[in-house]
Amino acid sequence: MAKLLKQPLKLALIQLASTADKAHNLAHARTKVLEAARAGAHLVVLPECFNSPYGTKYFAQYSETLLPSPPSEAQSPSFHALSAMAKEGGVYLVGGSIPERGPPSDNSGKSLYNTSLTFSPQGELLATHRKVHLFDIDIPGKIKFKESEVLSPGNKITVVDLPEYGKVAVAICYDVRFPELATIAARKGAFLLLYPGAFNLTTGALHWELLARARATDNQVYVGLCSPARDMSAEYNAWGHSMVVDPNAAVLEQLDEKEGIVYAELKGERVEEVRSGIPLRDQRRFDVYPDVSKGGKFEE
Ligand SMILES: NC(=O)CC(=O)C(=O)O
Repeated sequence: MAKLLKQPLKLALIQLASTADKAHNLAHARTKVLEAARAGAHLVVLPECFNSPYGTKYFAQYSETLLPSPPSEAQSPSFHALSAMAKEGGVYLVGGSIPERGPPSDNSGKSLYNTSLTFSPQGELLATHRKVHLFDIDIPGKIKFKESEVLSPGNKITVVDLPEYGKVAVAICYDVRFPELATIAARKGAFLLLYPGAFNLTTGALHWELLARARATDNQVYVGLCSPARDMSAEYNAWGHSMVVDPNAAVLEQLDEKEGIVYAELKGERVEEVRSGIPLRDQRRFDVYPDVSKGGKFEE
């Protein structure tokens, strides 16, 4: 059987300290991406909303137009900055996420998205993922957040082929709570699930590590969660704790809440070892439930 991960890959998750100043955030992201590249990373990841504050009232103000692709520098300074950093560092770059302005995906008329762009080491756009599951929660006395007040959801699962390594799935934050998305991506051949994400002090403490380890356990793949650093002067306080989990759900590296970079060496042999020890891949019962990765539907 061909290896899912063809050669070892050094992953870097940048837990960036962002401000309300987009130009500063882009310059700071460049510094950290180049630091990770110098440290030998092949694939570098930035956090959700890495160049803006995270909050529904900020999305419109910070939004950029990505279509038609490629956008002009005036339409999307972030697209050009990310492409340039990937090229300068010679790394694959999952550019966290940015607020995007585009045509509505549904009849809500809402024209903003929470969007992640992935670039090749040559600076070419490889993939675009619009957050599929919008973060709408209300935990009384703790946190209320409703992305759907202003955002439209994306409508696809994103699996990116990195030719020298293999396939990587990219989704955003709240998407991690939906196991179907992860399982479909893994069954389409992803060896790594990446989630730029900004959990908060309530849900981060409850579920951040649990979900990373759950998605790894379900699918026997590596999982990377990349958060912004925590800023207690901001309205939304990110959990931090960016982490990489191995295919057997062991936490390989985890940060605290401060700015930093998590590095991990991912190996194809580890995926194979875990999958042959507990061979879920050969034990699925598609006679009992459908293979959702092949569009199977449940019939009573
Ligand atoms: N910010 C998110 O999209 C998700 C989150 O914080 C959570 O699921 O908890």
